[in-house]
Amino acid sequence: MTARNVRVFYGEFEAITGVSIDVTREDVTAFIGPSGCGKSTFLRCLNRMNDTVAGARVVGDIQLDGEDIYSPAMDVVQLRARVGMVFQKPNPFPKSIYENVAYGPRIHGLARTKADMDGIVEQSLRRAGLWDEVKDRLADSGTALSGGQQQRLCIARAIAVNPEVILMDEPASALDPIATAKIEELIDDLRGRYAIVIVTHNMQQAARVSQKTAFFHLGTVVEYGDTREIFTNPKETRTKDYITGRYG
Ligand SMILES: Nc1ncnc2c1ncn2[C@@H]1O[C@H](COP(=O)(O)OP(=O)(O)OP(=O)(O)O)[C@@H](O)[C@H]1O
Repeated sequence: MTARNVRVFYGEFEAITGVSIDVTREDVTAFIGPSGCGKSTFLRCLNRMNDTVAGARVVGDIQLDGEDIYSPAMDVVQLRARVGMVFQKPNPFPKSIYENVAYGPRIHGLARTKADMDGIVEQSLRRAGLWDEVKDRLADSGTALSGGQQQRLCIARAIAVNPEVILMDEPASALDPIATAKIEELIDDLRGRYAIVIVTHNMQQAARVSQKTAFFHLGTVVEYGDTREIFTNPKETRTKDYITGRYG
């Protein structure tokens, strides 16, 4: 996925002032930066979630496999399956674990038979590292799971519709350290299969899970490159000040 010269306006206010970035399957990309710098706003451009935000306007070019995602020809429902999203607070549907995962494949017509659907549900839960914990209680409500399990269920739900990209907006910030570690391990397991972008306030987390990092500040990307370089040898003073805790 490539983004070029992306700008986002909320009314008159320009929240993103020209961001260009590539995200690939090979690397997990982390977006870091102080509160209000535009990480979530930019993330939401990548699957047109800003379309649902009143007053938001996106300018620039964002392509998925060479297709302009803002083209009138783009089917937004399809796009959001191809570019899935996981939010800060786990948000399973108030339905069974099975239904949470089966819902997307059903509306996208991905399963012809019950056996197909069972296969998709199992594979998605396995990839999300949740299968062993829930296989004997697929009919229980998704909302009855622990927070960490709910977040992995949301990841399984995103996986179930064969996404190319998964966007994660602070996916572990509402979780305890053990559940957080599981999500981080999972992100690493999923790398290579899906392009993953994670917004995080936790710099240790960015350093642990990502290979590429973009440091956002005041609506722009100050520095973007290999995570190791950004954390050990940042080129920009503003990046250095942020990662050494001088502000933010
Ligand atoms: N719906 C909105 N309407 C108007 N302004 C908004 C809206 N959403 C965000 N903004 C503004 O856009 C800027 C970027 O916000 P955004 O939430 O993208 O930052 P962020 O880096 O994700 O912050 P945080 O880390 O606190 O979540 C901020 O100045 C914010 O106040």
